[in-house]
Amino acid sequence: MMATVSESPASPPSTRFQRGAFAPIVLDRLTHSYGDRRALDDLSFEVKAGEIFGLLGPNGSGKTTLFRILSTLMTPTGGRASIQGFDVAREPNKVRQQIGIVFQARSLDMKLTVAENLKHQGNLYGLQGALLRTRIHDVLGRVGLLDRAHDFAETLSGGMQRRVELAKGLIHSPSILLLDEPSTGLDPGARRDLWQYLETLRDEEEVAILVTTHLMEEAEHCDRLAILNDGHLVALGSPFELKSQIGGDVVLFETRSPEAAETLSLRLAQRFTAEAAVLGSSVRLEHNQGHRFVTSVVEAFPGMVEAVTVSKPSLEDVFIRRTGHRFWTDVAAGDLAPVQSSRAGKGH
Ligand SMILES: Nc1ncnc2c1ncn2[C@@H]1O[C@H](COP(=O)(O)OP(=O)(O)OP(=O)(O)O)[C@@H](O)[C@H]1O
Repeated sequence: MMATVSESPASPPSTRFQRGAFAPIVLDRLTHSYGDRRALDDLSFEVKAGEIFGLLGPNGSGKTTLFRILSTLMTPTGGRASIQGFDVAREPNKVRQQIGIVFQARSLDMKLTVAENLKHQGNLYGLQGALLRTRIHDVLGRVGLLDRAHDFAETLSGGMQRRVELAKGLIHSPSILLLDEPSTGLDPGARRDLWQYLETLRDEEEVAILVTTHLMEEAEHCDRLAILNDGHLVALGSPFELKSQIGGDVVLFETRSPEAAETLSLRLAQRFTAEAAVLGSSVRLEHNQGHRFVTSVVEAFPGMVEAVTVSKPSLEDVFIRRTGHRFWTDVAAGDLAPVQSSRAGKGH
């Protein structure tokens, strides 16, 4: 069962593509197919100025496809997307002036200095002379690397190189920054620093920042999220809003085997009217008093439960609720029992 997205649709398509007081990024029924394979299916949402917006999805959910369309590297096969009111397919040059892009793959020339890398990038955007020197100084200051300006890129740590990539994306003062999996290859400290820079950019310059990620902890930093699964938008909202829609506790019973999990799920339905999902050898359900419910279950079915986890809802729980399967799984959704949105353990 595919749940509908939680936010109401944005303003009507006919008015949205005019420039001016419109959201920096607008998707309007955006669709993309590679031959018969539909990678993006009818996506509509907006990214606002001064927000960090996350595109969260597992492998193959369509993040890169969407990133490439917004970066003007690819034309969508259906629907539209606009950046500051410019259509990404029809006005790619104008779109490129508006966006800074940080790709997942390294783009620095390791045999050039940090400043030289930025100078080349600035030249691509028509920046030269004193203005370019000022911009290089500003962006390096912003990412905390002014003292490394004349070092060769190859002598920087991985985290520092990533910051130079970010500085490259910012050199032409874009109002929109697109980052593809920005934390790839960063240790936790460098990851924290990167997010601090992004938050400063958002707060001080009102830059709209779109980040693709498959990391739940990264998604937690975003102001709002679009959760993608198999090219579909399955949830839209702030991490807090999305998790609040679950409410209560999430209970996970570990059993010995997938068969034992099926049996436990059936018994929970019979004895407690609890609607649970079987996820491999685990049984997952939502309950407003998780700890008390766990005690009742363990007493009712001795020996069936190997381990229990009771937790507050996470973004993974949001994903499971909306798709019927885990975020990381090799098992197709149809192979798993559906996750119902109704609360488990009614009347207990
Ligand atoms: N060039 C291509 N030709 C055919 N199919 C493609 C192509 N690129 C992507 N796809 C398919 O489109 C779907 C979405 O892929 P996409 O790369 O956008 O996902 P993703 O969310 O970025 O995944 P990942 O996290 O693994 O990078 C997948 O089913 C993928 O196999």
